[in-house]
Amino acid sequence: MSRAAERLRTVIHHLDGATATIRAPPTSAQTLTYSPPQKLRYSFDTGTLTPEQRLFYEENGFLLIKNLVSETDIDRFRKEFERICRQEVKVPGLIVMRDVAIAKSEFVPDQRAVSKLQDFQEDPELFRYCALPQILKYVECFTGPNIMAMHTMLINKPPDAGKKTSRHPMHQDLHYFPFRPTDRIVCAWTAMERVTRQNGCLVVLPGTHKGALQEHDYPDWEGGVNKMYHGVRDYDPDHPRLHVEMEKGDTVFFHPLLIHGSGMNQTQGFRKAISCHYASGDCYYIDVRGTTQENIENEVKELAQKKYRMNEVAFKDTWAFRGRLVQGERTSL
Ligand SMILES: CCCCCCCCCCCCCCCCCCCC(=O)SCCNC(=O)CCNC(=O)[C@H](O)C(C)(C)COP(=O)(O)OP(=O)(O)OC[C@H]1O[C@@H](n2cnc3c(N)ncnc32)[C@H](O)[C@@H]1OP(=O)(O)O
Ligand SMILES: Nc1ncnc2c1ncn2[C@@H]1O[C@H](COP(=O)(O)OP(=O)(O)OP(=O)(O)O)[C@@H](O)[C@H]1O
Ligand SMILES: O=C(O)CCC(=O)C(=O)O
Ligand SMILES: [Fe+2]
Ligand SMILES: [Mg+2]
Repeated sequence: MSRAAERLRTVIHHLDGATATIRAPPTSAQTLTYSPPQKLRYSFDTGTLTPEQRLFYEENGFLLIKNLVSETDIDRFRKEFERICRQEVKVPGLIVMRDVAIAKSEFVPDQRAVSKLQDFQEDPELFRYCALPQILKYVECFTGPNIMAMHTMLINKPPDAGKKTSRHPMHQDLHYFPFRPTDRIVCAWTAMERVTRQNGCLVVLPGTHKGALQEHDYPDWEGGVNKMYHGVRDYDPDHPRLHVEMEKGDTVFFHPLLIHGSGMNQTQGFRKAISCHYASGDCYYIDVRGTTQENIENEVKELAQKKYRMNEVAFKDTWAFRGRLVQGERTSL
């Protein structure tokens, strides 16, 4: 047995709960001898993740890495965000979203009017985030060596205006993606300041990445819901929930089937995070017609038509158009 396999086996024996699913079920012939651990399906051994970290992701569908992005970098992203809010820079393709609670109120050119920036791939300063070597080192464990940055966001969760519209309903990010395979997609989400239950940190349902893609739609929330904030129709309300509290610079990597959302911001500050969804360059596009993803396909196509006059644009092309290579080769996506 190699040293790596030996270490892994030791860890497996020490992890309660993980044992049953990670190890191959013993056959009568194997019970007396060594039963090798089953291949881990959600990550690769690149020398970056410890066996404990690989098993944690395997079981839970996310992995928190403390202090991964420096203060200096985060402060630079914040400055660039503020410049964009003040309309001092114009970024091609960038979508600026306002919270639905203030969508029809008077416009002020500062961060109070911006709940989310989407698609900042043409802003060199913000896009630096997606290519940070310490982030890519982890991303590679999930995607493999060819890495595409498929979707970029800077989230500026506003103080809730009283209608709970600052919440993000429980969802699976895969709902938005017409590419596969699922396990070669990962999100990196970095806290730009301390995030807590109070200001609306991420909330995850650990282990739900092992399930299937669920049907998503707008939740019927009284106070309204933001555009494209679809939620999982019925998830098990008794499933254990975890509020992922983080410090500035901490980064969570999570699987696109992991059910997650974020709570109301009950503070007066704007809670900031920056994120990127990565996929292997070897992923391929799928046709989502006739699947539960058809509703989001139609919304995105409508937006592309309205905003960019892209008539008859295919859903997959809205992705091919925005994706950027950050490591290795663009083989397929
Ligand atoms: C090359 C092709 C480009 C295709 C772009 C596709 C982008 C979206 C893809 C999303 C994929 C995300 C994948 C990541 C995976 C996890 C994602 C989790 C969920 C998300 O975060 S989804 C992303 C959040 N949603 C969006 O950003 C929606 C996209 N944005 C918009 O549609 C517009 O920005 C918006 C919100 C409609 C505002 O449009 P805009 O024209 O700038 O605003 P107006 O002030 O003119 O208002 C128009 C109209 O819309 C109402 N409005 C404004 N803001 C909102 C809001 N937040 N929610 C609901 N409605 C809103 C406003 O009141 C106006 O209404 P009228 O009745 O007066 O017409
Ligand atoms: N009434 C609700 N129906 C459906 N989803 C909800 C509801 N309230 C909260 N959520 C979702 O649950 C997640 C966690 O939200 P939040 O942190 O506000 O939960 P909470 O249990 O109400 O916590 P707190 O008591 O701290 O507000 C978010 O994704 C949010 O959108
Ligand atoms: O609230 C957040 O910061 C994250 C929301 C989210 O899950 C997403 O945009 O996909
Ligand atoms: Fe999400
Ligand atoms: Mg709440």
